[in-house]
Amino acid sequence: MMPLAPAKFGMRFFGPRGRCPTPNLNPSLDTVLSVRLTMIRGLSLHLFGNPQVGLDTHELRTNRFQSLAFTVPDNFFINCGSDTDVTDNNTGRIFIGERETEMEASSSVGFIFPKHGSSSEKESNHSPTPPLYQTARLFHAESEYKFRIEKHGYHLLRLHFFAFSSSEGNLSSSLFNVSVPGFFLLNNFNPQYNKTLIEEFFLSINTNNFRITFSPIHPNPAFLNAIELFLLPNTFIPKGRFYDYNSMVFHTSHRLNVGGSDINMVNDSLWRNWQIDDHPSAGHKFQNTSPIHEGNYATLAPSLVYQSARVMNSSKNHSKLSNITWQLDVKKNAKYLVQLDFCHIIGTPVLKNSHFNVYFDNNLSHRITPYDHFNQTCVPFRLESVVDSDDSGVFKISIGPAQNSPHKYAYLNGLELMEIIEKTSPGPMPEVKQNHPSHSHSHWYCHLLVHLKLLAILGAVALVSVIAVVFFVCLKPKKPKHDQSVDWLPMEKKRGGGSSHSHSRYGSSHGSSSSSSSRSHVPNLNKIPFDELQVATNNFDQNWVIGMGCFGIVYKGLLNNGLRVAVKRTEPGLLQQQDLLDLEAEINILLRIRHRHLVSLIGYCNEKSEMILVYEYMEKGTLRDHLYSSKLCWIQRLEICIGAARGLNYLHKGSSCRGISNVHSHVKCSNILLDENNVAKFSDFGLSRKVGPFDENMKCDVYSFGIVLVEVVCGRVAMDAKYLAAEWGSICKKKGRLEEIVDPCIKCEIDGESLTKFGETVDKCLRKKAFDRPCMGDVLWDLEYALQLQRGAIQSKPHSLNNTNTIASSKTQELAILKHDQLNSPVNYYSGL
Ligand SMILES: Nc1ncnc2c1ncn2[C@@H]1O[C@H](COP(=O)(O)OP(=O)(O)OP(=O)(O)O)[C@@H](O)[C@H]1O
Repeated sequence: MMPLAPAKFGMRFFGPRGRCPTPNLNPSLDTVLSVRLTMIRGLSLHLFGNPQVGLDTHELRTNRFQSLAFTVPDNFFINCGSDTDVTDNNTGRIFIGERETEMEASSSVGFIFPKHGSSSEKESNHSPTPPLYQTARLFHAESEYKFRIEKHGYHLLRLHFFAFSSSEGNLSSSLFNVSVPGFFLLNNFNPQYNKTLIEEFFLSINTNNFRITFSPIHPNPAFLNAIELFLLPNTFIPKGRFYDYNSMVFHTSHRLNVGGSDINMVNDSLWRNWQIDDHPSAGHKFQNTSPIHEGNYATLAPSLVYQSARVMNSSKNHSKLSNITWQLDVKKNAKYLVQLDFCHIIGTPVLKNSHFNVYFDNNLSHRITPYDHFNQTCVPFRLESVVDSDDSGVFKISIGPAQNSPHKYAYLNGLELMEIIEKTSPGPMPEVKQNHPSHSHSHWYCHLLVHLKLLAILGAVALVSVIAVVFFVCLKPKKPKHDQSVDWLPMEKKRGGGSSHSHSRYGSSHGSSSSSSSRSHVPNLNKIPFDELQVATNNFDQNWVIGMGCFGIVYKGLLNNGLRVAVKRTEPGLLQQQDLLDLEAEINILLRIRHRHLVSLIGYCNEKSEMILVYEYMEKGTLRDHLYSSKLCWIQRLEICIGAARGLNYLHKGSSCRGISNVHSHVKCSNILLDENNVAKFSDFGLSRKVGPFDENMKCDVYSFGIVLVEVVCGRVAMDAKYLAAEWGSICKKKGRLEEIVDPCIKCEIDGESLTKFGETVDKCLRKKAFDRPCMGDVLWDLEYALQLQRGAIQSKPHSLNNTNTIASSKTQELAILKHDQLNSPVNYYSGL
């Protein structure tokens, strides 16, 4: 191992104030390792040997990123199978030996190692092995390391394996599983002889007692040489951007310093290794040592990653420009998180309209417009995406020039690929051997038993499934058919009802019962074949048309999995090839956005030079239609406004979502759609309307939303928004005259205070200067308050307000929402960029 150069890259850890764990001498309790706690807490002193470091702050800083500060209460570095501490000369970290000391478990912060495991030492030979890998803990039966976790949150777990030859045999013949609660981290793991394997996992720990379980499958014991477990800074994984991070673990597969050299753990604040990007198909290395403005990206990758890039070779002849492709070995048919790091260091200014493309497995996936992230050089930004590997075992990532970009270029600085391990349903670990090898079971006999058990379980599952299917078929309402007699069509004839359909091959459940809900399941990127859409819309039948917008004609449709959809079709030939490509990139992002108050894009089809978008079907049409024709009570109107405000607020707030416009720019009553429970969802967001600075556009949305609010309270749709706003303004000057323009249908039920609050909200939204307008979060808050006032008034004056229907309808909605939330929690996913 290389010696550490602490002055250059070391990290300083300041222990918590006044915390010095004292050994507890209660012998009746579990024996745990108290000495190590003192050492773990005092890690800073060993790490940096820096005597002026005091124990009076609770921060971790790096020399490079002075602004970075985060607490690290959980910090375990364990030298397994030995009672001796080992100092890693590279990083200065001390891996604590497994010595037993008595300590009160309830007050301890530490770990317990498996008592029935044994330790093993490498037989001496001539090859130099780092001290950390000269000992291992062996597990002859299922065994656990237990950790007492002080602070819940995102942790990094590294398991070190080095299969050596010991007096107990050669560890490379071990075969075992490793799991943590809810996740199988390693299955049928078989470390190679004399090779260091470091398996790295990013996981959320929300329990005070965290366990890592080792389960030998084979007569040979499972083993482990060292453990690292520590809390990550808050900035590390922006929560909720893609998925619910609590329900998955990320297992590092590749980490490349693209266009640069190897970066070892010494130069990384989280002790990660970054490898060079071997053998990309084209491009050249580019280095720039200018300082990087890292901000929140400081811990995501070291500056060295941003200071080098692989850049597309330039050529005056555009037809000679070629993409750069990296081919990475992956597991077949698995899910991966791709993290691409970009930093504009290439010597040209960041130009507004210049962009380039990113392709996954040769499919255009994202358009990268550096200017949209930062309009200056040397500022990093990151693209995250979830992909499915196919059965080739190779995943291709390419970058290349975009046809309609004025400047042809493409670059990449860093690349990380992590396998996504999803939460398992509770059940036994696969093929786990529970007994000591000396017991009489032979290897094949164990396998036979396991297989018999599996067969029994599968048989039972199959039987239950058959019963469930028979039951479902018998009870299910009449199934819609693919003809004009489909029972939910045409919409004018039949609203409501209909069957629910779930978990289609297009991802999550989008049937009528789920259309009021956000999805907990993240859909795949969905291309739907043209033929299927032809069938779904009865060959684009004119009788199935439900509307027409800028994008084209909108049809009702029924996919062959029973899912009801709205199908938007452009005029064939309207879009150029490049428009289609650009649109596709954006669509791939929109496909991942799921929010309870945004209409989900389910899939698309771009065959035959046209683009067809497929959305979840909104049973009750647009808010605009309802303002004209139906009698929504005041509470329903408020709830619709609140739902729409939530959707818009989510778009605005999702500023972490790079790659799509998070301004709606098309806020109007006809873009607020209602599902069968009158839950409002914004539609028509995201598709390439990025003009002008973000904040200004956002405040335009707020203004337009103010107009929607006026329409809602007046019960009419503005032909001319300016005129309506002026009318509102003049009414509001005459205080107390607001009732004059309230929809006569709701006049008798509306509470004065609720109306006043609503009026104030409208006033704020319609302020002339964008700067003076509130953000959508504030608008939402005000509307919720108006709703509370109305509900409060109904409760206190039940007879003076005509509210019978109001309460009933509102309760029904609340119940529906509650039911949905229980089924689909957590509700908000932002799976864009
Ligand atoms: N997901 C959907 N479910 C049910 N009906 C829909 C859906 N999407 C659109 N519609 C219907 O199709 C009509 C046209 O929708 P579209 O979004 O294409 O245009 P628009 O928003 O009304 O107009 P513009 O494109 O000018 O903004 C809507 O007014 C609505 O009646």
